[in-house]
Amino acid sequence: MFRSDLLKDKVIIITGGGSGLGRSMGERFLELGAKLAITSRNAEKLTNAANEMMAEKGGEVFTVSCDVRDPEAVEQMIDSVWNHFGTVDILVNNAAGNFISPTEKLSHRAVDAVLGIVLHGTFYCTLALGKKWIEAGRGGQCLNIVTTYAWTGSGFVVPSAAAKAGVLGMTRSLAVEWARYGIRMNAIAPGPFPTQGAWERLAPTPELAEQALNRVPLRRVGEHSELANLAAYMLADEAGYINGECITIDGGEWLYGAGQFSGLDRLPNEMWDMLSKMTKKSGS
Ligand SMILES: CCCCCCCCCCC/C=C/C(=O)SCCNC(=O)CCNC(=O)[C@H](O)C(C)(C)COP(=O)(O)OP(=O)(O)OC[C@H]1O[C@@H](n2cnc3c(N)ncnc32)[C@H](O)[C@@H]1OP(=O)(O)O
Ligand SMILES: NC(=O)C1=CN([C@@H]2O[C@H](COP(=O)(O)OP(=O)(O)OC[C@H]3O[C@@H](n4cnc5c(N)ncnc54)[C@H](OP(=O)(O)O)[C@@H]3O)[C@@H](O)[C@H]2O)C=CC1
Repeated sequence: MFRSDLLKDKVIIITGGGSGLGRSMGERFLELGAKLAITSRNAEKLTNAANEMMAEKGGEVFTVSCDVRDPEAVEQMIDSVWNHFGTVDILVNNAAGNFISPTEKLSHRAVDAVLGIVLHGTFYCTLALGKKWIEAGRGGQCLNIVTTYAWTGSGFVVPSAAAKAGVLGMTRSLAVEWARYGIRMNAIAPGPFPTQGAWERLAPTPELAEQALNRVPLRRVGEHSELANLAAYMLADEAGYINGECITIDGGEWLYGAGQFSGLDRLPNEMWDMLSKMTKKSGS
């Protein structure tokens, strides 16, 4: 789909890059020539992932463990990647925390856990690297992984909805403010892409997973390669005029939720024959 040198020698940090969608994006970026730094809380998971990724795809994967909720740890993580590679070109803010719960059942620590990872963590990483880019007089790029309920909101994942909305606001704001430094800021809003992290916490029963699938007009979940290819395109120099944009990749899911008559896609054809007679009659 792309030239094999699309991301050649780009140094890319992926938060939460040792599992799920972060890892899938990282593997694709390696195929396209990038050098990777992956970061998350679990050092052993990162080392295992990096070894497997290098064995399978070649290239270099550097690991740094860091809890993105800790601003000092974030600064150290950014410094250590910068010192290792001599620079950093791209930050993919992918790390997240989320779970379903009636909001009134949440403790303040539960709220803080999600806001801390998603909103503060994304902000700390962006700020730490943005300062270095500006000081070094060079540009850079951030790609923030949000979700479609960043603009619609959603019950039962309210801390995540609030945090992702904040990240989208930050993306659009900094796209304007930091453009003068040559820094591009964009976002991707995925629909359902099966990962252990998301499914364990958001679709813990087969019934809930099926419910989610039934809301997707394309009647399938996303494939990791589809998201990874979109991310690779957005990060390529060839996409250099895209700034402040959020691209949705959800099989039409959020629009299905918005359309008042979307649920009629469940009606069998015989029912349509009957309804059509009724509506024609009442309309004449
Ligand atoms: C209907 C089907 C849907 C299908 C799926 C479609 C996808 C739709 C799009 C969704 C968009 C967004 C998706 C994602 O973000 S997926 C990413 C999911 N991955 C993760 O969350 C990974 C990281 N998560 C974690 O580490 C933890 O879950 C946590 C966020 C809680 C942070 O862990 P930490 O160890 O720091 O925190 P604690 O375990 O100490 O907990 C802190 C407080 O939070 C309370 N808590 C934890 N889990 C729950 C829960 N499930 N319900 C209520 N409260 C919870 C915990 O009790 C602590 O509070 P207290 O100290 O007061 O007890
Ligand atoms: N899967 C899906 O259907 C969708 C996912 N998304 C978004 O895609 C992104 C990836 O999600 P997905 O791959 O499914 O989820 P995962 O749970 O697999 O990935 C989350 C990653 O974040 C890391 N992480 C969590 N907390 C912290 C922290 N405090 N500091 C550093 N790293 C942390 C985890 O590693 P560790 O535990 O080692 O810290 C893990 O690698 C997220 O932004 C999510 O919101 C959006 C819409 C749909």
